[in-house]
Amino acid sequence: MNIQIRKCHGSGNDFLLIDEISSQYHFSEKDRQNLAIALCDRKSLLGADGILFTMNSDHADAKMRVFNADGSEASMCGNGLRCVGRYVCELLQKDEIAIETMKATLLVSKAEPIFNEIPTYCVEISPVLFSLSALPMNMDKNHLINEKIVELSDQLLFSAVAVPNPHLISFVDKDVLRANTQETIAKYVNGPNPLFPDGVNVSFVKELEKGEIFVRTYERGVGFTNACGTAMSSSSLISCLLSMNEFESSIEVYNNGGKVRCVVHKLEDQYKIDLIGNATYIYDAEIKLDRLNPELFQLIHQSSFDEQKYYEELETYANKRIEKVLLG
Ligand SMILES: N[C@@H](CCC[C@H](N)C(=O)O)C(=O)O
Repeated sequence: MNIQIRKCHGSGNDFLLIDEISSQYHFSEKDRQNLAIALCDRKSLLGADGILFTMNSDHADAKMRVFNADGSEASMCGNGLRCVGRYVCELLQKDEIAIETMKATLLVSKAEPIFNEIPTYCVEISPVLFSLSALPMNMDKNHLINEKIVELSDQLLFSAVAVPNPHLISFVDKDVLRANTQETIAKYVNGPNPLFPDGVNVSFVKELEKGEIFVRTYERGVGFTNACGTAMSSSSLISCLLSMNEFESSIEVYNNGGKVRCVVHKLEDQYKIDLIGNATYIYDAEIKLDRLNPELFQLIHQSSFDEQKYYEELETYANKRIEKVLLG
């Protein structure tokens, strides 16, 4: 079969978007899993952090299903939702839409460019759940905000939140960021372990100055990525709960792939986060594959968009800021 693919990224967190609205592919669950493993492989002709299957929804403008590079399905993907949001907005010629995800239907809207002329979208990150059973995390307590987990470290403090995919967050200093502590912990909690039966996305966060944080994430099902949208949203939320930042104010979130902006809303009985950042198209490709051996796919053609060059200006700006604060 032939499949049309759009390679895109949000903060350098890159995806292969497959449009099942305009094309009828009829994938089985096994096909989706196998496609993610085969096409996301960085040694293959494509390579990505995940696949965004964009489908019809019976109650929203479209539906997004996200598969990590290892073939596991994620309940949510913030950077991916901006890419799917842009794609569906352009398809339906709308500036505001609702996208069904695994556990929630979320609003996406076109936003003012975050930097120069970069296509920018704002996505709703919700629901926010603190109950450890929502991650799930096995610990003898209900919530975990800035506390020790003795099995992981005798010094670091962690917070756990599901948005609704699971995140473990620690605010650290420069030296911890430079060491391999994060990788060691992340590999442990994403292998067979008693604490996180389904694994967890692990972020180390450094406060740069008020209103600015740096977030690096080891993603469940992928490994270190340039950025993780739900992790940056969760980290912004925790920074407000720890009084480093303020609710209802912009937080500039730097990452290894650039920068996004988050605004944390404190509602009567819940929290909600706006994740605002780029949705950049890299290229369109057509591949030919045999469903039984997707790893042997052939690239039929590929045509690049020229918008990545504008994104690189943001990357350069963000890298300078990160270098100044983290290496200086
Ligand atoms: N990169 C994503 C999150 C993708 C899913 C994650 N790896 C998981 O398994 O929960 C984002 O931008 O939020």
